Amino acid sequence: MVKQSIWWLYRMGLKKLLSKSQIVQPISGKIQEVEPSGPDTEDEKYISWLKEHPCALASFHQMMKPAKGKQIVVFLDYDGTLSPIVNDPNRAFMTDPMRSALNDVARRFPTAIISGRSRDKVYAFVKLDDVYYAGSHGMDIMGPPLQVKYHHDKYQINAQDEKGKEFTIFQPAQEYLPSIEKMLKELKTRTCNITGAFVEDNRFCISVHYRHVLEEDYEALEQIVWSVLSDYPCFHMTRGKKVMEIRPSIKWNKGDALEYLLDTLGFSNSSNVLPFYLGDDKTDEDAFKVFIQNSIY
Ligand SMILES: O=P(O)(O)OC[C@H]1O[C@H](O[C@H]2O[C@H](CO)[C@@H](O)[C@H](O)[C@H]2O)[C@H](O)[C@@H](O)[C@@H]1O
Repeated sequence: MVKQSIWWLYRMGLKKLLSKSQIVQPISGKIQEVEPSGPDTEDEKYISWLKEHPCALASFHQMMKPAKGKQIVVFLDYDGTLSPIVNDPNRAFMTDPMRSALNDVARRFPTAIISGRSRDKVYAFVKLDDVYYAGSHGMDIMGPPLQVKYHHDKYQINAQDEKGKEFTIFQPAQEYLPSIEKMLKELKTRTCNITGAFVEDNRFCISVHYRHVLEEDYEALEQIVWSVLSDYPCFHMTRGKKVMEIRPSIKWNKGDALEYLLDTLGFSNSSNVLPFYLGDDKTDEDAFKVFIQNSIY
């Protein structure tokens, strides 16, 4: 059952990753996401992609061997991993079977979702209480309750939810909030004439979506983003799927969030722990680097 749930998460995640097209609903006009290509081209692309990225499912049992006798800890990205990539970021819902598989996994292993979105938004999509949530690319973590203060204690508070469940909130980019709010207003105002542009408030970071922006308008949009950024030297831009992500320039990313969670869950430096991380985007590579640095495969 346990293996089945993990297998299912893998299957769903990989299916999304390997899906021939990230486009879910057709949109009219020549927009950023449209890559005109017939089924043959798509099949060829898929086959050559598979050669370089062999399917983990094909070796699932072999992959699970190192897990024997170890504490599995599961880390997941949200968009493109637990939910399909869709045209409207506000409608990236999780399917019920995915929620149920995630629930099974979370009841058996410590499980955390590390997303670029705001923590509240991810919780609103997932709605599971047995999961730890890290939003804003790991800059807003709701982790296990900590008796002893963690070394970054100035960013940490202990809290309780309405059901009395205790947890610890860790927010290492707190002092950037006033600038983020200003930047958000500026970006919304300055991009409102670019059809299809969507500025999303992810609390400690901002996403500027261009999935629906006409190709000829993209450059203007990017220039606005650079121009706003030039007034805020303590911020930088990273890129995801048809999105520019504006983030405070602190040394904290999904990889740091993963280490923080492993640490606060009491699993750091333990050879008896096997963390899993499933993610589909560029920012997930920060978490994969932690695995490489610590020789966890
Ligand atoms: O770290 P993640 O959980 O993967 O978040 C990364 C970005 O995900 C969302 O945008 C992406 O998914 C949207 C819905 O499928 C899609 O419309 C968009 O084009 C994708 O970039 C989210 O809306 C962003 O704020 C996150 O930065």
